Amino acid sequence: MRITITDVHKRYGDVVALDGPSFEVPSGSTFGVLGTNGAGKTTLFKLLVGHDSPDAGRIEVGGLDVETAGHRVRERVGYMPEHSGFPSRMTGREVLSVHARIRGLADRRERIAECLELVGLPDAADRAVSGYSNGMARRLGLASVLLSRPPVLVLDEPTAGLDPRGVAAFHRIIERIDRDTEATVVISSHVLSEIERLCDDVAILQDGRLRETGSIDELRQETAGHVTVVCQPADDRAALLEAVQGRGDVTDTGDAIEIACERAAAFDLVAALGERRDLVDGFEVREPGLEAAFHEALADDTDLEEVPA
Ligand SMILES: Nc1ncnc2c1ncn2[C@@H]1O[C@H](COP(=O)(O)OP(=O)(O)OP(=O)(O)O)[C@@H](O)[C@H]1O
Repeated sequence: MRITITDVHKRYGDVVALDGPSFEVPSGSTFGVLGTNGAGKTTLFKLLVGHDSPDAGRIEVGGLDVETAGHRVRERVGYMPEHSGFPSRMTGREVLSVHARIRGLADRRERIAECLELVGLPDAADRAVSGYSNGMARRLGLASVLLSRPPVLVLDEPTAGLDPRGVAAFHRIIERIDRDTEATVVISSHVLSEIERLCDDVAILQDGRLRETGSIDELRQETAGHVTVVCQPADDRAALLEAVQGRGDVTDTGDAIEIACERAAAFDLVAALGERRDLVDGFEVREPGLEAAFHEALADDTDLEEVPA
């Protein structure tokens, strides 16, 4: 089910949360909305599921306008907010049972068992939610969203705050949904590697504006001619900085010195560094990925300190 976002504006008092982004989420895709803190991701999702109204612009889900057909849109969209709580004394199964009843599902028991299985919680299903880890609670949240098999899933920073095992488990579930269903899945994150792993397409937001959109492959292609040479300086950092000056876009990250340059120039640079082993302890050549596209998209006016690693 395709989602179309057209010139959407939203302010909260003086704060401009969304400043006219327009893009399309292809039907059946896993789509990443990427942006630094405060970029407008959650605001966009709230408008998308009709929890709030835009000041201007239009959002359509499967051809239905969220403003005029909000009820029908909400039937189609499963929304997992960034923070969701459950009554802590209930068991996971009871929580899902309440959700299933609210949605008027007929084959409740069976569907609840399927969803518990899908999110890897069948063994914990009859334990009180108060004893769930953060990761388990998130997976229960996802199960509750999946119950009615919505054709669109909107997941707001689903892995924020999870430990690496929790993140990996969540990723496997999303990959399974992607493989086994036709659902359109929209995920927000500020973790580049997560979006790169899970998504086909992406929109990059900054300060409420769309900075870039397209398939991840297209974005990678845009930066394909470039690589980054990452050097670990030896004792004399200043001398290394001077030696690489003019050979590309030089950034001192505090840890390493990075030189972004054209692929051909990187060969010369690496050869030159080979001659100056007194200046470098080691180096690697990093191929462009979504990270390069992300930095390029935000390059104009972002405080790089704020760009997540
Ligand atoms: N209810 C609100 N009242 C006032 N300002 C708000 C409200 N909701 C969002 N904002 C502001 O709008 C901007 C966008 O916020 P939003 O939560 O959409 O960003 P985000 O990309 O989801 O950020 P994060 O990654 O930190 O969750 C921020 O400056 C935020 O402070």
